[in-house]
Amino acid sequence: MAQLFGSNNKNGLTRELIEALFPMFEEASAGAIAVDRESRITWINSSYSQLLGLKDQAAAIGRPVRQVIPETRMPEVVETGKPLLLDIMEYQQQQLVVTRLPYYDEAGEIEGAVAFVLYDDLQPLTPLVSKYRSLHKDLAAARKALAKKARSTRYSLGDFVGASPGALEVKRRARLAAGREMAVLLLGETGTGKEVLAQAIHSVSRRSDKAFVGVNVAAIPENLLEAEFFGVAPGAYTGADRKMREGKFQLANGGTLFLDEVGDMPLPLQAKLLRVLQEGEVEPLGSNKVIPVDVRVIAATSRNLEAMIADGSFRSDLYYRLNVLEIPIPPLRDRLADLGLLCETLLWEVSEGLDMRAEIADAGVAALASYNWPGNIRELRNVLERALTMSEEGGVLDADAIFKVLPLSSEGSIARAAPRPVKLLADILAKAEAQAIEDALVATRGNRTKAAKLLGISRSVLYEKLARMS
Ligand SMILES: Nc1ncnc2c1ncn2[C@@H]1O[C@H](COP(=O)(O)OP(=O)(O)OP(=O)(O)O)[C@@H](O)[C@H]1O
Repeated sequence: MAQLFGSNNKNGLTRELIEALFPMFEEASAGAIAVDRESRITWINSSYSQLLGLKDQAAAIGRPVRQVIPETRMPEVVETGKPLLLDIMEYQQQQLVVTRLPYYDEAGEIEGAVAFVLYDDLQPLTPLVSKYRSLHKDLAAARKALAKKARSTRYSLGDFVGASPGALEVKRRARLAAGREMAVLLLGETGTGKEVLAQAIHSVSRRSDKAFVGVNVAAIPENLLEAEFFGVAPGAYTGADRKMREGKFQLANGGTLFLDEVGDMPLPLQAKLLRVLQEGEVEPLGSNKVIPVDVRVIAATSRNLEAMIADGSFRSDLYYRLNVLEIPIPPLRDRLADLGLLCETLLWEVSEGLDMRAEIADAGVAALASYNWPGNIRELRNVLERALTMSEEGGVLDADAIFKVLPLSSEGSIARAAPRPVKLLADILAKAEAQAIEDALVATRGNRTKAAKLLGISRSVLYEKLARMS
């Protein structure tokens, strides 16, 4: 034991010690094997070679252990120097309990590893093994579900809130896009809901049970874009993974690929993207094989692609390929009629997170309408969140609460200096109606039939209105 913890050997078992203990371990085990620093087999006993079904025990010597036992973790022990005690190894439908230990030379360098099969008959360990198996199965199922969820959508069409003519037109086109397989181009400023809409289109399309993969072209360094899109073949360059790294196209196979900020794509990649869309196959980096892919592309941009085509920074052929159906999403300042609805939804979401109840008064909505929202709905959400956090116990957000948190930048505000007093909509409408009726009666010298005609209403409706006004 002195040697095990002696000053020359702080790291663990020496070769000498292993050799001394080996006969004991070997006898107690159902098989034993040793490998060198390169994970090549240096020794294997006959019980292990029988267990493995090796025809020629001697031929195994000198071979990489993975070639003989593909499931082995001995190379890992040699690499890390960490023993693996009581590990369950599945080998050709049998479960073996294996202990693997590294051993060291006198200088403390790893020289190799030894492994002992402690049980080949797991009968006595049945409860443990079945628990291991069921946990393993649960883990695999959870991983699969998680991966699927990560590639599934959060939004459906109902999440694109709005009832203004602009919002309704967006939804009409989105439904049209969902029912067909065409490429869609979403145009809109930042925060207008391009990603919400892309996910919504996917979730109503026939691809909804397949992956939705989003990629923001502007967020990826230019030199990594190609690998990110098309994948990397095993060992394509120094440092590349030994396994194939799938690109976004392969990940989205069968489903939808959302290309956000497509206007930021460099020209050489535009050419490659066009080829993939035309041919339906990708060629991973460093590979000479093509992989067929079936992907529906939804692209989005906040840039003016037509101007980019004119100045040569965007390919027109790619533009036409991506823009089979165009969905322009109006900025929030052009659909202020949706503010009330949006506030209701966003406040509900935000107040849930803050664990408080909140509403907004009409005057609060009118205050929001005085701003021109360069960050659109994302910014609206932030403003509401700030207003709620600043208000003492949530409650009803009034104009004051909103003005306290609205950004003061001049580009953002529309006539913020003197907000007009807010009146009840019903009062404003009643007044306008009375004025119109009065004007019509003056114009027709009191002839009610002609006045009704001028106003575009029936005589009986005019009589009803006059009765209410008197
Ligand atoms: N019509 C909408 N109804 C409800 N919430 C919306 C709507 N549009 C956007 N949002 C919300 O606004 C935020 C921004 O939306 P999204 O990320 O889809 O915008 P975007 O146009 O893709 O922005 P960017 O171009 O900056 O990526 C999200 O929190 C989203 O939930």
